[in-house]
Amino acid sequence: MLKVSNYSNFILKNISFFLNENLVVLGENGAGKSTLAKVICGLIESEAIELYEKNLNSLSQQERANFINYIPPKLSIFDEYITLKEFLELSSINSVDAKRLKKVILLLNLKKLENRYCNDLSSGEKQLLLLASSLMHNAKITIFDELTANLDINRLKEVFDIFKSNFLNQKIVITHNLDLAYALKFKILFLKDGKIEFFGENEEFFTNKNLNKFYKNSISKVNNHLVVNL
Ligand SMILES: Nc1ncnc2c1ncn2[C@@H]1O[C@H](COP(=O)(O)OP(=O)(O)OP(=O)(O)O)[C@@H](O)[C@H]1O
Repeated sequence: MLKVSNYSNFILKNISFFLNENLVVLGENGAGKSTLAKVICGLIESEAIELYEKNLNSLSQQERANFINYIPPKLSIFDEYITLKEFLELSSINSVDAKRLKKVILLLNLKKLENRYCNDLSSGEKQLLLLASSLMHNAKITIFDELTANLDINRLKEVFDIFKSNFLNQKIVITHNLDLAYALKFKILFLKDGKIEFFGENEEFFTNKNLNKFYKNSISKVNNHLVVNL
């Protein structure tokens, strides 16, 4: 459960919403999506965020980690010799759940990579590692910031299936991939120039009227499929 109350800074303007379910955040480059994510998870300090009816600022580090996890677009590694498996072990908040670790590695087909140095992974493999680490962390709310940008189509389907499953509790997915946003059927928040232009149900957002409003004539819906007009 997330509540944002009347938050503004030099990028975001009067942001307020309440969320008890999954969400997709859309908007053009520079609209303020990552900034919003950083405010929600406390990387940018504010008084505006309530998680499960508690102000974010009143939470201890441990409580924060239990409540919210932000997965950035790119993996940052501080130890060049850390392996994928070691990284996942360090992603647990509490002691490592060996059963869950095994399950996560199997689920994401990471077995053959488990002893590889994280630094040597491809960009898509690094994104899968970020997803796996979020599954190990298992916060009540997980924010994914452009997780799928470098994934091939089979991997994208695997990530989609995990987003749709109950493996994680509440998910906030920031993406430019409208096919993914449409297929997920999560609620939509659309940002423009730091303001919320739309907050509502998926079916309501993905109508030709709204697609025309938010994306001009660059995308339309035909027979329940999105078609990009290049
Ligand atoms: N630390 C910063 N200092 C100054 N400006 C910043 C900072 N971080 C972000 N901005 C600016 O704020 C605006 C919003 O950035 P943000 O990263 O939130 O956008 P976004 O919607 O996530 O964009 P994208 O889809 O391109 O990732 C941009 O114009 C960006 O240049």
